[in-house]
Amino acid sequence: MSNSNKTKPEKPSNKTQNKSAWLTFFYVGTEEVSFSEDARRILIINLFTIVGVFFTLPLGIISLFTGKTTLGWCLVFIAVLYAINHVFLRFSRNHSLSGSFVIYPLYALMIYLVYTGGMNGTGHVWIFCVPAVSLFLHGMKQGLIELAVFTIALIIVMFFTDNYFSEFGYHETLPSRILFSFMVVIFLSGIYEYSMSRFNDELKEKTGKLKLLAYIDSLTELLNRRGMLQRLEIKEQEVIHLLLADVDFFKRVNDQYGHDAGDYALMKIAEIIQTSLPEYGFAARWGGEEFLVALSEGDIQEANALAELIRKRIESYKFSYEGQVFNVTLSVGVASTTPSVILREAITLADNRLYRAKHSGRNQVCTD
Ligand SMILES: Nc1nc2c(ncn2[C@@H]2O[C@H](COP(=O)(O)OP(=O)(O)OP(=O)(O)O)[C@@H](O)[C@H]2O)c(=O)[nH]1
Repeated sequence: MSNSNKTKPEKPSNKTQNKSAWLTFFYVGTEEVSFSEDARRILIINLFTIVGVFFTLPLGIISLFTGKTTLGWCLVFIAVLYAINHVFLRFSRNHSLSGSFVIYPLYALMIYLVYTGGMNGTGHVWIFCVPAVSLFLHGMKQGLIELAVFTIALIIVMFFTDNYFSEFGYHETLPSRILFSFMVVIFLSGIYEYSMSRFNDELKEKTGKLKLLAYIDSLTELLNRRGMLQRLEIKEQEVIHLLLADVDFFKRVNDQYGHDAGDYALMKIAEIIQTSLPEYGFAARWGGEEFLVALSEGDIQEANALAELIRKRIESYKFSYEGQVFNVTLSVGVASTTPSVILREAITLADNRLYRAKHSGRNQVCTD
C-alpha cells in the first residue's frame, strides 16, 4: 500500500477530549477508568473532595466574614485538607488512606456543626450526607461500625450536652426527629451499598467466567485458539517450539462409534497431551481435532522427543466408550520460532510439516 493511501489516525473530537479530561480528573488515582470497586471508591473520593472544596470554602469564608471565626477556620481547614487530599491521591494512588482523610474530618466537622449549630442553627442539615459517604468509602462492615459510633456521638451531643437547639427556639422534638431520620438514611444507604456490592461481586464473578469461556475450550478444558495466541504473543520475543498435532482419520471415529465417542476421544487426547507436558509447556485445542503444543524452553530435540512421546502414548492408549474400544493415532508437525522465523511463520511451518506427516502415512512426527 502506498503512503498516500494510508489513512491518518482520527483525531479525537473536542467533545471526546473534554469528556476524557473530566473522567481522568474524577478517576485520578486509579490506573484506568473502569467500574471496579476500587475505581468506584476513587470516583467517590474525588467527587466528594471537589464538592467539599467548592461548598466548604465559600461557607468558611462567609462564616469568617460574619464573625463565626472558629467555624470559619474549621471549614477553610477542611477545604484545604480536601484539596491536598486530591493532590495526594493523584501522586500516591493510595485510595484507602485518602478515603480516611475524607471521612474522619467529615465526622468531626459534623459533630462540631451539630454541637454549635453552624450557620444560623442549620448545622444538623449536613449530617445526612455522612451515611452514604461512610458506606461508600469503607464498605458495609466498617462503614456500619463507624456509623454506629457516629450515631452514639450524635446522641450524646444532641441529648446530653448544652447544645444550640435551645438557642434557636426549635421545637423540643427536633433532636429526636433528626436522629430517626438520620437512622432511616443509614438504613437506605446500607441497602443501596449492599445491593451495589452484591451486584459488583456477581458482575466480577460473571466477567471472570466469561473471560474463562473466551480463552478455554469447553470440551477439552485446554486453551482455545484465542487463548493460545494470547499466551504466544506474550512470549513473542522468546524462542518457542511448536507441535501441531492432528488426529488421524477422525471422521471414521465419529462415523463408526458416534459423535459422543469422538468427543470422549478428544477429551482423552487432551488429557494425555496435558499430562505429557513439561512445566514450561502449554497446550491448546487449535481446531476441531487439531492440537497445538508450545514449549517456551528447551531445545528442538526436546520438542521432537515430546512429539514422539505424545504420539506413542496416544497410539498405545485403548479408548473405551460405552463398551466400544478403539484406537486412534496422531500426526504431528514440529517447528520453532527463531530470530528470523516469527510466530505466524512457525505455525505455518508446523502446519506444512503436519501435512507432510499425513501424506507420508500418518501416525508420525515430521520435524523438517
Ligand atoms: N466428535 C467430534 N468430532 C469433531 C469435532 N470437531 C471436528 N470433528 C470431526 O473431525 C472430523 C475431521 O475430519 P477430516 O478433516 O476429514 O479429517 P480426518 O477424518 O481426521 O482425516 P485426516 O485428518 O486426513 O487424517 C470431521 O468429521 C469433524 O466432524 C468435535 O468437537 N467432536
